[in-house]
Amino acid sequence: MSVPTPAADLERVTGLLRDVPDFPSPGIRFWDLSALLADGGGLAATTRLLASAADDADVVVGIEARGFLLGAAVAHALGVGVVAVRKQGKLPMVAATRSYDLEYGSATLELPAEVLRPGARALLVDDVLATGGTAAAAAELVEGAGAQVAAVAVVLELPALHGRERLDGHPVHALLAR
Ligand SMILES: O=P(O)(O)OC[C@H]1O[C@H](OP(=O)(O)OP(=O)(O)O)[C@H](O)[C@@H]1O
Ligand SMILES: Nc1ncnc2[nH]cnc12
Repeated sequence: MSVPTPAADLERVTGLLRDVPDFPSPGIRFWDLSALLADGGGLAATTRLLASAADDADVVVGIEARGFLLGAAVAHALGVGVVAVRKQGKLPMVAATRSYDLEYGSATLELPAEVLRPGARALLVDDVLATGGTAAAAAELVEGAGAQVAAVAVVLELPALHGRERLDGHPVHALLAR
C-alpha cells in the first residue's frame, strides 16, 4: 500500500479534531485530541506530519502529558529516542526546572537529569501551542542543558494567543491553526 500524501494526512487529522466549549473553565474552547489519538490512521497521519518538522533531529522531547503520546510516536518514526519533560514532582533526578503561565493556570516543568546530550538537536513535540508558555519553558530547559531546539512541532496552534512570539525564533511547525 502506498504512503498517503501530506494533504491526505492533513485532511484525516482535521476530521478527527474536536473542540469542547467551557473546559476546563468558562470561556475556554478546549481542543481535544482523544478521537485523533484513538484512530490508527489518524495517529499515523499525525506522526508522519509532525516528524517532517525536523527529520534530522537526533532526539525528541515530549511535553507532559499529551506531548508524551505524540512525542514517543514521532521519535519511533524518526528512529531516535524520546525525553519526557514532566510536570514538577514526578522525576527522581532533575536537571532543571521552569515555571510558566498558560491559558488556564500555571505550571512547572522539569527536565530529567543526564539524558539530553549537550549539542543534541531536539524536536519538541506537543499537541497544542496556545500562549506558548509551555513550549517556551521546555525550550529553555533544552537549551539550558546545552542542546539545540531543531523545531517545535504541534498539531494545533491558536494564533490569537501569540505563542510563537515567545519562542525566540525557533521554527514552529503547526499542522493546523484555529
Ligand atoms: O501554549 P500554552 O498556553 O502553554 O498551552 C499549551 C499547553 O497546554 C496543554 O497542556 P496542559 O498544561 O493543559 O497539560 P496536560 O497536557 O498535562 O493536560 C497542552 O497540552 C500544552 O502543553
Ligand atoms: N484551548 C486549549 N485547548 C487544548 N489545549 C490547550 N492548552 C492551552 N489551551 C488549550
